[in-house]
This record gives sequence, C-alpha cells and structure tokens, in this order.
Amino acid sequence: MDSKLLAVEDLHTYYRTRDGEHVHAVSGVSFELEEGRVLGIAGESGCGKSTLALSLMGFYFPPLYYKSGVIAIRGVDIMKLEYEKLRVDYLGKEISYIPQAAMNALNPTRKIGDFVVDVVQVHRPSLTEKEILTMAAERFESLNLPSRILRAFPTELSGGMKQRTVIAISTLLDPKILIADEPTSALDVSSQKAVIRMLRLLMRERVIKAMIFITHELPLLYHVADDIAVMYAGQLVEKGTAREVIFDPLHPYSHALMGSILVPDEEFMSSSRTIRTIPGAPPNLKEEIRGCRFADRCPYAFDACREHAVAERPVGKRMYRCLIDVEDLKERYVHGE
Ligand SMILES: Nc1ncnc2c1ncn2[C@@H]1O[C@H](COP(=O)(O)OP(=O)(O)OP(=O)(O)O)[C@@H](O)[C@H]1O
Repeated sequence: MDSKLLAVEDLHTYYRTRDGEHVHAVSGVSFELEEGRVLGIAGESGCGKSTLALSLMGFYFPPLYYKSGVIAIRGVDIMKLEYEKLRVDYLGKEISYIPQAAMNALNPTRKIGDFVVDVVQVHRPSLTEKEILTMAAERFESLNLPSRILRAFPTELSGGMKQRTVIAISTLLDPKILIADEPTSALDVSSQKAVIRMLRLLMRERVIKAMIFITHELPLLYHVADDIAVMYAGQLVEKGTAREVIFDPLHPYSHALMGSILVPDEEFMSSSRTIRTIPGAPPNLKEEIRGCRFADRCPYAFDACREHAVAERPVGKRMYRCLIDVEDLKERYVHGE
C-alpha cells in the first residue's frame, strides 16, 4: 500500500488584492507526508504558512487563488474535484484543519454539543443528535476531556481547554491528516503541553494517521515533529528530519533562525551561545523575485544568488535551497562567519 497520504508538487497560490496586485504567498512548494509522520512547518510571520494550509484544504475563496501545482490526497488530485465533492468526501474525513485562533471562533451563545452536532451532521446525515453526542462523549473521554464539556458554553472553558475541545471536534470524523496551525500559541506553558500531549495521543491511538504542525517557533517542533520544512517568503528552503534541521540546519535562513531564538532549554541553548537577530526583512511578495529570496538578508550571498531562481538541492534524504555547497556552508557556520 502507498504510505503517502499527501503529495504536494510545485504548488503556487496567491492573493489578488483590491488594486489588482498579486501576493505570491505560496511559490513552488513541494513535499510529501507519509503515514505515521508529523511534519512541522516553521517560518516567520507572513512567510505563507497559513496560506499553504488553506491551499491544502482547497479553500480557494477570493482573494485567495490557486495558480498551479498538484495537491494529491492518497493519490487523488483534489484540485480536479468539484468543491462539493471535496467538502463532503474529503474535508473533515481525509483532511482536517484547525486554523489559528480557532478556539476563539467558537460561537459563545451555543453549547459545545450543539456545535458538534452541526459539524458531524454535514458528513453523517443519517446519525441522530443523540448518537452524535454519545459518539462525541466517548471520544472526549478517550482524549482525557470530560464529556460534560459538551453541555458547556465556550465561555465557561479556559483557553487551554477550549483549544483541546476544538482539536477533539476537528478529529471526530477520524481525518487521516490533521493540519494544526499554531495550536499552542497564545496558551500558557502548561496548556501548551496539554495540547501537545493530546496531539501525540491522537497519533498514537491512530485517530489521525499524519499531522502537519505549523508554528513560528522552530525549536518547539523538536518535541512534536518527525520532519521539518522551513518556509521563507512563500518557499520551502529546507526539509529534513526534526533532529537534522534543528541541530544541523543547512540553509542560511534555518541557521539564522536557530541562532535568533530565545529558549530556556539547555538542549537548545548552551550558555556560550549568542543570540542574533536576522537583520533586514523578507521581500515583498507582490514583486517578482528573480533570485534567492533570502539573498538580501544572507551574510553569504554573492551576485549569482540574486540573478536566478534557486532550485531545491537534495542532500541524502534532505533538501535545501541554496547555491552554496553543504560543506562550504558548514565550514562557514563552524567559523561563525
Ligand atoms: N487576505 C489576504 N490578502 C492579501 N494578502 C494576504 C492575505 N492574507 C495573507 N496575505 C499575505 O500573504 C502572505 C502570507 O501570509 P500568511 O498569513 O499565509 O503567512 P503566515 O506565515 O501564516 O503568517 P502568520 O503566522 O502571521 O499567520 C503575507 O505576505 C500576507 O501579507
């Protein structure tokens, strides 16, 4: 059996602004997600992480447009499906998305249970309200969430509990792939841990078969992800296992990202490590960018970097998008250049 649950190939999506300009938010993204794996997608705010997630769900509503590329869920290119088929047969069942700040989108005037009934009935119209609430209660308990939450209003729950409730609801139909967009930001540390524990439990119990975890905090992914893709200005600039990307980043951006973080965690931060910021700002995604998108902020850039688009370069099972050879880059990192 093909273990590839998701295969994305050279995906381009953009926003059309009111003044007719195009924001090239996702520009040539390719990756695969296999059963049993958690892929972390990391990058600064505005690099296109959420747009990529929306794109994978086929949520192409203006101003977001699909330009080209393949999004294949278990071999089926969802861009070739009618939206209604995608909505009923794929969304929530094959792939589910927890948007950023989803917990704040729960209707405060409706009980959680009523919301659950609405969500499930779209996909399983034959189930009665009672059956849905029984099924939800069992699932909640199995995820260590008290089933009485179903009788509560969102305002009665803490932020952490609300987020875990949203995750439980989003996975009620056992989606094979779960995309969680910044699911732990805006939560206190203990709630963050509880959310991560729940996501791990969903994987371990095989409620979900694979996950994409989006965050701007690269080191957080060490605790969550098997593999990491680093995104910069609409492109993936590096892919590898979590350990490789965090402890041995190849691309100058990933390297700079690891050098610019503040984490009170011995494993990541030795006392001798200096914290650097990444000077400059990402390019304007409305403009055509000819060369490497990181060139203007890269300490190693040379003329050729600004002249031609830089292709992905494989290194074993890893990938990075840079003109400089790996050994050369590593040498420079060692010497702190
Ligand atoms: N509705 C929109 N119209 C036009 N441009 C948009 C729209 N939404 C996002 N963008 C632009 O698309 C690019 C990618 O944004 P996106 O929200 O996907 O980034 P992100 O990495 O998820 O950032 P954040 O973590 O802050 O949400 C940015 O340049 C952003 O300004």
